[in-house]
Amino acid sequence: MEAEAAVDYLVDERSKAQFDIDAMKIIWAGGKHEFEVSDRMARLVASDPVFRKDNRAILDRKELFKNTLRKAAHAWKRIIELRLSEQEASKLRFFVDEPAYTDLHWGMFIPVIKGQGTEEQRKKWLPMAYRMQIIGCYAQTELGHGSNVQGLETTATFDPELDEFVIHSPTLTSSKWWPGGLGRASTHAVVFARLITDGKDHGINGFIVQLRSLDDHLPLPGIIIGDIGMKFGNGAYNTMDNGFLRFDHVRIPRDQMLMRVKQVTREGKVVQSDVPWQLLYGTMVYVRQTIVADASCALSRAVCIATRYSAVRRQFGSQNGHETQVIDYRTQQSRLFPLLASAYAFRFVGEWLKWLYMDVTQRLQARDFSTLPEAHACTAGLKSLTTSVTADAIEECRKLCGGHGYLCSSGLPELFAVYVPACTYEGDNIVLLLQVARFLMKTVSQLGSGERPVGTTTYLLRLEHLLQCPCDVQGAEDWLKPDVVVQLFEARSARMTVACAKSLSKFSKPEDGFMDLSADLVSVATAHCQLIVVSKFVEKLQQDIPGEGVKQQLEALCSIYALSLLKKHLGDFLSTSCITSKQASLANDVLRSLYSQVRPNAIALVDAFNYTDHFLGSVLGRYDGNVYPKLYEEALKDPLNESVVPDGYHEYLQPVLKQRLRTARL
Ligand SMILES: CCCCCCCC/C=C\CCCCCC(=O)SCCNC(=O)CCNC(=O)[C@H](O)C(C)(C)COP(=O)(O)OP(=O)(O)OC[C@H]1O[C@@H](n2cnc3c(N)ncnc32)[C@H](O)[C@@H]1OP(=O)(O)O
Ligand SMILES: Cc1cc2nc3c(=O)[nH]c(=O)nc-3n(C[C@H](O)[C@H](O)[C@H](O)COP(=O)(O)OP(=O)(O)OC[C@H]3O[C@@H](n4cnc5c(N)ncnc54)[C@H](O)[C@@H]3O)c2cc1C
Repeated sequence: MEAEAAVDYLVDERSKAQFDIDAMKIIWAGGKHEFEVSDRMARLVASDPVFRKDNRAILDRKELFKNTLRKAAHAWKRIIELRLSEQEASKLRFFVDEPAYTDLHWGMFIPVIKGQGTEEQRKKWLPMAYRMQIIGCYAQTELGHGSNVQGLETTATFDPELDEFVIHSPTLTSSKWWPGGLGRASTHAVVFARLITDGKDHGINGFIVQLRSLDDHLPLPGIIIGDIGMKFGNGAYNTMDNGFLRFDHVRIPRDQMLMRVKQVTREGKVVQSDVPWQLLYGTMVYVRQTIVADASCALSRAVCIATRYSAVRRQFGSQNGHETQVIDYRTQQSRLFPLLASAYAFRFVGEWLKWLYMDVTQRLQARDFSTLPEAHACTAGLKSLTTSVTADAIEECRKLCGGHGYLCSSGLPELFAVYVPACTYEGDNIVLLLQVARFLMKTVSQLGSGERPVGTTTYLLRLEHLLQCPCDVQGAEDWLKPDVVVQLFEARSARMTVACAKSLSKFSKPEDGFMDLSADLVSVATAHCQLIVVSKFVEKLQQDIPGEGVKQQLEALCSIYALSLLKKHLGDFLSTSCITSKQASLANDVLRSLYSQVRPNAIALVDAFNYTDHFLGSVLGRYDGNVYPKLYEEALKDPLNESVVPDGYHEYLQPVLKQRLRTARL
């Protein structure tokens, strides 16, 4: 193929933008400093050949894993050489874009010691972990139990004679199963086990256990350990060594029990400290919050690919002598633009959730535990909502790219395969929504007793009003008023919550009601979480938004987000009498005009994510839109094209062909 001059096939699209894209980049990044760090780290990774990732789908598991180890070691080398800050290092790992044991080491092992260790334990273990002299993972889930944490079977029995715990796997189902980084890389784990002293079971607690020798990496005596095997997709999450682990009476010193929530004294007495026992689940709250932030990254990435390709791809019709760009089809817009709007919505709700998490952490340090239930409900619910939407959206983006979306070189199959377990890990999404519903039912039941709802449930204070207020939409333009939309989402959530609470009250045993009504409870929780996302988007727009045209674009996206949810869940809004069918029809008209407003800005709105071609890893999403020659080039790189005649021709193809020839002659 001839060498081509650098051409930007999307230059016309970019010239249509009606807003200051640099200002939007800063809004997306969360600030000037965040933008600068992110931009610098993305370029650093993209320019380093060790971080190449275009061959992942064709490497076998062993090569793939070794390559991941190589990249993680190289990333660590660069972090040390360049003296990167914690923020820079974490961005660098993010742009390396390959699931690895380091995610669990930095993302769970260190946080669990920080959150559940005593000061002494933090002083002992964290410096080694920060220097990566030990590598740790989070070993909670077992073969038999994941969601039901209280059902875990691994035991940690205190031996007062030797001042040690004996960690043991009494059954096959008690084998630890799934922890990332456990299979091959980790030297240590925080293991969740049943605390047993003097024959009494005191429930679940975390214990730091060394798994492998620091000299030769061999498993220590009594430890049986390995990788659980290939997972969904080629490449994809198979760079991660999710592992299994069994203990045969492994002894650890007493001071390796994480003792912030519960302590065991030298005599074997269990002392419960004054912090709520739920802090044992605190690391999950932290990680769920990071998963929400991560959802906007995965979603924006898929949307960026689908939007750029939709502007390049032409099929049918005629537009100034060319066929129509598929992005101009109304059906394409109605599938794509709500996802673009969701990417921005999740970005802002992720920012807010980070703030909420920091706030609850500070309060906990000051021994104020009052906001913990809300923090749990928000992190659980938003983790569930954002990951479910993102996983479905990646698949929708693949379909939006037609046949080429199914090629690995589109980047979408791998993105989907890597992303989709987010609906399961860190809490199955349905199980988490049921936690939100439980919190809402409790909040409503306490309204009569004078308990004031806090934070995201404050709207329930206006319950009487919300149960009967009509929707204030007379004409189409009313749908663009943020207060009208927020009140509508509040009314829907309040009405669904109260209806479910009424149905629950008819059961003599609440547990029976929860079982029977669980599908409705999930819908209630979803409505509440969608309200949170809509309100946080609206609140973001009430802040100072610098940059010409930036606020207008975000306002359009906010309306698209809310109105497309309204359209999708129309049954909820109509059945609770929150709106009339006439109002629903007006909302649909407004959506169409919002799509027209966003259309000329679509490419600039995805450029604002500031993704490098390396990070996107997609021929269809290339910045320059030069899709077809690059698709051709990628096809030629496939190992099947290394020889003109395929391996196996002489053994398996030729004999068949020859036989057909003989048959034909007969
Ligand atoms: C650079 C940035 C990158 C970011 C990248 C992010 C992506 C990371 C990539 C890969 C990492 C993958 C990591 C995956 C790791 C894992 O999966 S670790 C394992 C996670 N496991 C789970 O999440 C298990 C889910 N199950 C649970 O959380 C709980 O068991 C349960 C909440 C479902 C039920 O627990 P149970 O003890 O039976 O509780 P209940 O009786 O339902 O509730 C008792 C009360 O406790 C409250 N509560 C429950 N959880 C929490 C919590 N986390 N915090 C605070 N409070 C909690 C609950 O509301 C009840 O309160 P009331 O009694 O007042 O009603
Ligand atoms: C890629 C990946 C990485 C992981 N990494 C780690 C790790 O590092 N460390 C770790 O400890 N674990 C890890 N896990 C495990 C993960 O946290 C669990 O798989 C997850 O919490 C779900 O639990 P489960 O597998 O027991 O699902 P189950 O609870 O068995 O779910 C099966 C089905 O039952 C339904 N269900 C379960 N309970 C209820 C209920 N009460 N009401 C209604 N429906 C219900 C669920 O909705 C689901 O449809 C990882 C998992 C994956 C996939």
